[in-house]
Formats: sequence, structure tokens, C-alpha cells
Amino acid sequence: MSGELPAPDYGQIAAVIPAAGIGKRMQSEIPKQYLQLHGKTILEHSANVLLQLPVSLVIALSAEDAYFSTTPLATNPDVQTVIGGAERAYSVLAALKHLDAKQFPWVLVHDAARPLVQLRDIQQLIQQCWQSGQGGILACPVRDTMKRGQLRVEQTVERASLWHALTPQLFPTETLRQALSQALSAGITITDEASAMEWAGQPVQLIEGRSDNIKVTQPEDLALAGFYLESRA
Ligand SMILES: Nc1ccn([C@@H]2O[C@H](COP(=O)(O)OP(=O)(O)OP(=O)(O)O)[C@@H](O)[C@H]2O)c(=O)n1
Ligand SMILES: C[C@](O)(CO)[C@H](O)COP(=O)(O)O
Repeated sequence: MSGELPAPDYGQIAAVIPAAGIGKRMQSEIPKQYLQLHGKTILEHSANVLLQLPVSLVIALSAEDAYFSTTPLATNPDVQTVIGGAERAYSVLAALKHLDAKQFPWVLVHDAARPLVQLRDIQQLIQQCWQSGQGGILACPVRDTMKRGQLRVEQTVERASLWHALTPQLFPTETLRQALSQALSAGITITDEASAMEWAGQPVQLIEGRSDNIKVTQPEDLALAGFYLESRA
């Protein structure tokens, strides 16, 4: 039908999950991505959503990871692994270097620590980026009044156009690899893929996603993640 928007070719999209962290802030005995949530590890929840899409998945693991092999992901033929780095950005870069950017010109990067992302949010991100030809991120608008300061408030930050960056984040593979590599070499602090693309002058679309796509970071987040899962059952 004329005027119909092009459907994404999922075969051109690779997915990367950085899962090489140690979860210091979680204060748990094991890396937080291997904590149990409704009978599965957090990593499995995060990976299983992506595996509902016909994409190729690469997971970056710590060289000391002693848990991945105990998960069903270890024997999933659609899952490959690489050794990550000392920071999230280096783990993502290691996975990007493993990918053939000609076979997979687009890459979707999703935190292992975000087990609650919903498929329809990911499909919305992919659809919008596919149509525009530009990368983008799931994000949700800030709802609290935001303050800057240390022990006392120094400034109230205008929140009208302030967003929480979430994941997945979707970008052209080779452009992201180059931006990430160059930004890290320049000593730029990179906490998400978008910040490398912004540094490189590349466009980053904001696609509103659900606010329950939380990153399990601190101890109380595990109970909250369980509550959100139960509320969907
Ligand atoms: N060197 C690292 C550090 C983090 N990550 C991954 O990046 C995601 C988001 O990072 P974060 O929530 O900060 O996880 P950790 O670094 O493990 O947490 P902490 O900072 O509390 O140690 C996580 O899935 C984590 O496994 C990674 O792949 N490689
Ligand atoms: C990528 C991210 O989840 C976007 O909000 C966030 O930057 C990860 O930060 P972390 O300190 O590595 O958890």
C-alpha cells in the first residue's frame, strides 16, 4: 500500500547485552545480573525479551564470570558471548568489535540489569529509528523536581525537557563503534551509548518508554522489580 512505512528488517539488527559488571551498589553476594527474580536470573529476563525478536545476541561477560554457564543462555544457539571490559562502555565496545557491521548494520544495546523492559517498547524504538534512519534511545520523562548539589541544594534543574535515559539504545553499528572507541580514547566519560554518539555529533532520538523499565542497581530495586513483574501477571 502506498505511503506505508517500511517495516524493520530484524535480520539487520544485532543485540548486545553488557553483563560484565560486579554490581557493587547492589551489595549482593553474587553479581546482580545473576540474582533470582521470579525463578530466573535477572540476565535471563533481560535476554529473553530480546530473544523474542529474530535478532542475533552477543552478551559481554566478565572474564571471572562463574555463573553464566549455569543459565539456559549458555546453551542457546542464538547467544554468543565475549569478554567485557573494566567499564560498561568497554564491554559494549568488545561486543561491537565481535559483530560484522555489514551483516548487522544496526545494534541494539540493552543493560543486563534492566529485566522489565517490554517488547512493545523495543519494537517502538526499532520502528521509529528504522523509519528515520537515525539512532535513538528509550527514555522516560523526569517526574520529580530535580536538584543539583552536594550537601545542600545549589540549583533546581529545569525538568521540562529532562529525561531518564533507559535501554535499549539503537544505533548504526559502525558509527557507534567508531564513536565509542574515539570517545573513550579521548578520555570522555561514557555511561551510555547515546553519550558517545552525542560526543561524535550524531543524532539521538528520544522515544518515550515505560518508567517501570528500571535498572536494578540498589538492594531495594530487586523487590520493586518483583512487584512490577507480579503486577503484570
Ligand atoms: N565493566 C562493566 C560494568 C557494567 N557492565 C554492565 O552494564 C550494565 C549497567 O551497569 P551497572 O548497573 O552500573 O552495573 P554494575 O557496574 O554491575 O553496577 P555497579 O556500578 O553497582 O558495580 C549492567 O548490566 C552491567 O553488568 C558491564 O557489562 N561491564
Ligand atoms: C545505560 C544506562 O542504563 C542508561 O541510563 C546507564 O547509563 C547505566 O549506568 P551504570 O552506572 O553503568 O549503571
